[in-house]
Amino acid sequence: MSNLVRCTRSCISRFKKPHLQRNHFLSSSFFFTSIEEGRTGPTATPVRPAPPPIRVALTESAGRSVFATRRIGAGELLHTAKPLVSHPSLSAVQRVCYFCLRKLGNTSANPLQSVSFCSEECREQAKAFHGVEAKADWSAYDDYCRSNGLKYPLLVKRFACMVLSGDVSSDLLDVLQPSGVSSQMISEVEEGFSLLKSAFEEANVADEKMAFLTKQWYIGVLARIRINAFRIELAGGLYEDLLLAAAASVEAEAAVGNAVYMLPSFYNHDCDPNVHIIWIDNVDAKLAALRDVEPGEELRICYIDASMDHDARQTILSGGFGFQCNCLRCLSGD
Ligand SMILES: C[S@@+](CC[C@H](N)C(=O)[O-])C[C@H]1O[C@@H](n2cnc3c(N)ncnc32)[C@H](O)[C@@H]1O
Repeated sequence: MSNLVRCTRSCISRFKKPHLQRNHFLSSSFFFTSIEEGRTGPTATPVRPAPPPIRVALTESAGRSVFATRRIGAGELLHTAKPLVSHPSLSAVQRVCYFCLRKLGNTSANPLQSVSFCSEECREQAKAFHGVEAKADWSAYDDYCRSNGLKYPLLVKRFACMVLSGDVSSDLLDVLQPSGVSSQMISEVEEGFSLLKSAFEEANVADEKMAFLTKQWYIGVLARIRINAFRIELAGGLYEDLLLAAAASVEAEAAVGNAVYMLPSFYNHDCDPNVHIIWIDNVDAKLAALRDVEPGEELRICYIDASMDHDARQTILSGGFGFQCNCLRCLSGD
């Protein structure tokens, strides 16, 4: 299966290949963090979260999308989002927090351990899925990913461990749009599925706990990750500065991992987007307006390298995401 990842315009220039990167509508704090109002006045009134100025609704021809509920100014932070599932790149496992993907300082990285955490809080939050994962031998599965240049099976592995730990339901990602599933894709995932299942079997995970882990589940999860996963590149620095800066000038470092989010998955693509998604120092995503937006306007991010010409963009969008782009730029032939 091809290894697609959504990316935003701010990180495109660093890709050697035109990878695709991506990163909804449920206004629950489980899925995203609201913007918090600051304390006002000397009596320090309690911090109250302001609802994000967005809603998810159906478009005429591109499924669901995100819309502005009020006027939004250029540079305004719309909301932040915590991942549903994330995983560091295999090449970054030793240098980032195994939970939040924050870069580890010399004091946090422990060469004697296969994975490290940046804080006790992250260690605690990872405890359940990591407890399941640590019981199994992942060398064959990791080799399969490494030798085939695959990163999405790592997200499936973590998701399966989260389900087995009781942290989440096996249908957590079902609301997300899946990619089409070809017969070629089915044969390509065969090996990954059997390696994942054997790792759990050899760790003596009970059959009844693994009942959800069917090939159909594996393919369905991969098909959703394929369309909705984002490559995480940390920008570093102060996010207030970054939010004020134009997206194209944000200098990000190399990818530290991949993640799937709920609300960000509902943003449609535009080759001339009005919103961008950035990561400052960990996997928590920030979505900010690139220009002034009117109430009711659709909010879109860019999944690909928008500097490519029209034909190259169509090839990637149709091959990778299975759609013909209906954005104004593409419709004008630019
Ligand atoms: C990550 S999802 C975005 C949310 C999706 N519309 C939904 O209902 O869940 C990406 C999918 O949305 C649709 N889409 C996104 N941007 C589009 C565009 N510019 N033109 C046409 N379809 C688009 C395509 O079906 C694409 O595979």
